[in-house]
Amino acid sequence: MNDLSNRPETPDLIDIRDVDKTFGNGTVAVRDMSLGIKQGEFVSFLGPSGCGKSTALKMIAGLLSVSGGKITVNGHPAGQSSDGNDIGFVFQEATLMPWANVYENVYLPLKLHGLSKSEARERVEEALSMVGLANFAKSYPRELSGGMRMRVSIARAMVTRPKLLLMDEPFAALDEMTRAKLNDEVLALWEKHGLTVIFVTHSVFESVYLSSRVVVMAARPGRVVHDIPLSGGYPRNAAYRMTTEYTETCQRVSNALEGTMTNVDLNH
Ligand SMILES: Nc1ncnc2c1ncn2[C@@H]1O[C@H](COP(=O)(O)OP(=O)(O)OP(=O)(O)O)[C@@H](O)[C@H]1O
Repeated sequence: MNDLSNRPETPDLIDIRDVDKTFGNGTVAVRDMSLGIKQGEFVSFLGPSGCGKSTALKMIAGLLSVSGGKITVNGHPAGQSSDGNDIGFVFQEATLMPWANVYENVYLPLKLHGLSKSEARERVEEALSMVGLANFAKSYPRELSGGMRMRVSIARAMVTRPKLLLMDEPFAALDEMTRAKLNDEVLALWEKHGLTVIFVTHSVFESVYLSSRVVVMAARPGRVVHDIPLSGGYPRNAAYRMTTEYTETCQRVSNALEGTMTNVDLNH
């Protein structure tokens, strides 16, 4: 697994400090969120619908502004990285261009950075190999299964060789077996490339299987209520799902999540 043993000494890669987000219609999506995330962590944001998970992720990516507080990524204000390639983002939907083949979809971020097709070829091929789609470069999205489309989406996020991968419920629409397989593939990418991953999910099982740390959020207003380190069990594989450690951890995280349902402030 990524080396987290030096966590206390190293500075945070992501520093979320006293962050609030209120939308124009008055909805308080996130209140007073403070969190430090170190290089190499695999952090899940887990919580009920509407607790601000996606909003928090988009603020880290700089896709949404904060209303108060501050987020820095690698020392730069969110969205103002010195190198725009530092972050890869994977959405719940694969959001591929239907008229373009797999190769062209994965090439897009590099094209937007001004790389010609020949300059980009090595990286596109590398990203396609990472997700096992080297032989599908010429296929169109309509010819692929949901799991394969999501792999293309992951390849497109990885093609810029980011250090930080942000994933917003990427596997929620997939069947259980495909989801489990993609969970393993994301863990393998994380370990092989020393990534830092923030993964938004509703699923206790998914968060416990993947993460070195689960941040449990509650709604109304959206906020962090538990921060649970889970560094055991790596490298995790199907056998880990059968261990007592895994089932006990799922129970513990599930209890924390359940607590968020009874702890709702109806004034927000
Ligand atoms: N653009 C927006 N304008 C107004 N309100 C918004 C906007 N985006 C999100 N919200 C509200 O902010 C709150 C948090 O939304 P967010 O999507 O971050 O939650 P979430 O935890 O990711 O939910 P889910 O798990 O259902 O995706 C919700 O009440 C949502 O309705």
